[in-house]
Amino acid sequence: MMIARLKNANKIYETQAGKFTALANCNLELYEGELLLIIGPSGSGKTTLLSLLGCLINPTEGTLEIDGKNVDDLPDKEMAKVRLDTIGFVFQQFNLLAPLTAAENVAFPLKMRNMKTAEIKQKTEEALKKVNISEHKHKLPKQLSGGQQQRVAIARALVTDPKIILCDEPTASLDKHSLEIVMKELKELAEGGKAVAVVTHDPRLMEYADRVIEVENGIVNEVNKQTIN
Ligand SMILES: Nc1ncnc2c1ncn2[C@@H]1O[C@H](COP(=O)(O)OP(=O)(O)OP(=O)(O)O)[C@@H](O)[C@H]1O
Repeated sequence: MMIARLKNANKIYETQAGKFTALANCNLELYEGELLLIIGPSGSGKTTLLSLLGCLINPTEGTLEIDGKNVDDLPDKEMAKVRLDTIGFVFQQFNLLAPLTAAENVAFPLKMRNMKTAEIKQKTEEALKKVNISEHKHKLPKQLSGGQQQRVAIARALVTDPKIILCDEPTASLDKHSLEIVMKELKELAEGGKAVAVVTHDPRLMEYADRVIEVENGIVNEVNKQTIN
């Protein structure tokens, strides 16, 4: 099922040098059950595209639909609610809170929602288990490898059961072995019904993708995977 759609979307940044079109006339659909890879050179507009899909910024023109609803014209507060309810984020640098254990990091988004302690515990355990990191749950981030930290970050992104998981260079800080584990986890989440979108420079991620799009100078094009592999 389609979960997000950008229609004729432009993103224009106002800079001191004038207007800059970071994304031009973008049409993109994101579906549940797929892992979408977003590739393209540095500065081409990939993060801008991910930020639009993540309801972090609004398109300057055009529309953004999330889960069947137009969200581009919502007030900030309501946009934030859509983001909290629908979207999980995973970043290159993991962004775990250093003084908290793995389990406490994963529980954090649920605590922010004032969920009951027993429910928090149960959902946290489930999320840790899903990415096979339960045995490390009492460790602090600095006691974990990069790959393990990224799996904790994925558990934190999925503990609220979002329909969309957006990842910005999730494997950039990882060695080959951890990259494979993290991409397998993300692929499994997609197979389980999540819509997973991953921005990357790394051609090794291509094999995990159901669909690949390329952003170049703010223009989005679908890529035929066969011609690249
Ligand atoms: N807030 C902003 N204000 C002005 N210009 C911006 C802003 N954010 C991004 N840009 C510009 O928009 C273009 C696209 O940026 P974006 O971060 O989307 O690219 P990217 O493909 O993710 O790059 P990278 O791979 O290097 O992270 C760049 O030229 C960037 O300088």
